[in-house]
Amino acid sequence: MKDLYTLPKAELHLHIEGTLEPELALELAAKNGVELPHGSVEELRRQYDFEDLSSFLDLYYATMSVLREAADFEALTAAYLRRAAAQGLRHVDVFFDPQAHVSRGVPVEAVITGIRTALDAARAELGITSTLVMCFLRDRPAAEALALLESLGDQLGRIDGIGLDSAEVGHPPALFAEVYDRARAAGLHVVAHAGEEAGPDYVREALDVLRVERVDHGIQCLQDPALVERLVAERVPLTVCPFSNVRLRVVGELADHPVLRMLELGLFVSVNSDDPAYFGGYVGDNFQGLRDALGLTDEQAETLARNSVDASFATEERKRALRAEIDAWSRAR
Ligand code: HPA
Ligand SMILES: [Zn+2]
Repeated sequence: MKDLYTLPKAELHLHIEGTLEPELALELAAKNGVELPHGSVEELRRQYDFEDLSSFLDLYYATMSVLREAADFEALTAAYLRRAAAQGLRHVDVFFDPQAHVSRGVPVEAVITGIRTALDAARAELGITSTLVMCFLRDRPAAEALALLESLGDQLGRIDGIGLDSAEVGHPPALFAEVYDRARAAGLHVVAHAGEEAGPDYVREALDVLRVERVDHGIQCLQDPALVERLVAERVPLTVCPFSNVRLRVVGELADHPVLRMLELGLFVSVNSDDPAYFGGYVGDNFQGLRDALGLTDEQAETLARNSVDASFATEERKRALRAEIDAWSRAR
């Protein structure tokens, strides 16, 4: 068995605000004079016992209130990249939630500048390439998402794609049809969370109405064999997040996780960490967890890594280089 932490991999489903570890949260709270409801690292970590997506989101939005200026977003992103580099990460398509910051008076430019500064530095310092994907909160009005997109001005050129996240049930993809039409017209990549807590209809709607290039989570497609058949035939990437699914009680325990079954069905799945500070580990930890719980083989791990590269928004040249790195890992004994 090979070391899964050295397997070169890409991460396609990573919320940068979900990488905020309690230590940094408390440090930024003190610096910025923000009061958190939980005053110590231990107390904060004790809150990480979630009932469902919505109980997680409450803590996620409350804790990110410590992020106030560009330097905070840069420190957050730099800390994630250092951790992920040690887990074999070679490329990442980073999600961020601008509405959760703009609504607190933090300008979107500060958010984008902070994240991008760290991403650009990591290219040279850690050999990690990246793109930036701006996610809209689906439990807020679509008009607000549209207004934000239209108001970006110069900042539009600093993002590579859009996504859709936050509380899923009751907020179907089709509500955001116009936002996605505009984003596609502007040449942006388009992805959306669908089929995490809500069912196969949301996955279909994301494909048919939003015309997404990838589906984030998507695991509820398994309820619908015809949808699975379509996802296989159209080779739609699904960015699966095993630790997240267990912590948010979408799946009972890791040993019950369907990701290897999905691979066997021919689905184009990758493994991702979603919100690693909250869900018990980073992308390499998710791979290792699947080995411990489900006996993930070297060959399956390699397929998941190849899928992550193939489905990423990296340039074709970068994808070729990363495939060669995976080939080398595969040949090494
Ligand atoms: O897993 C998630 N689902 C929906 N919204 C989110 N925002 C951060 N993580 C998530
Ligand atoms: Zn997510």
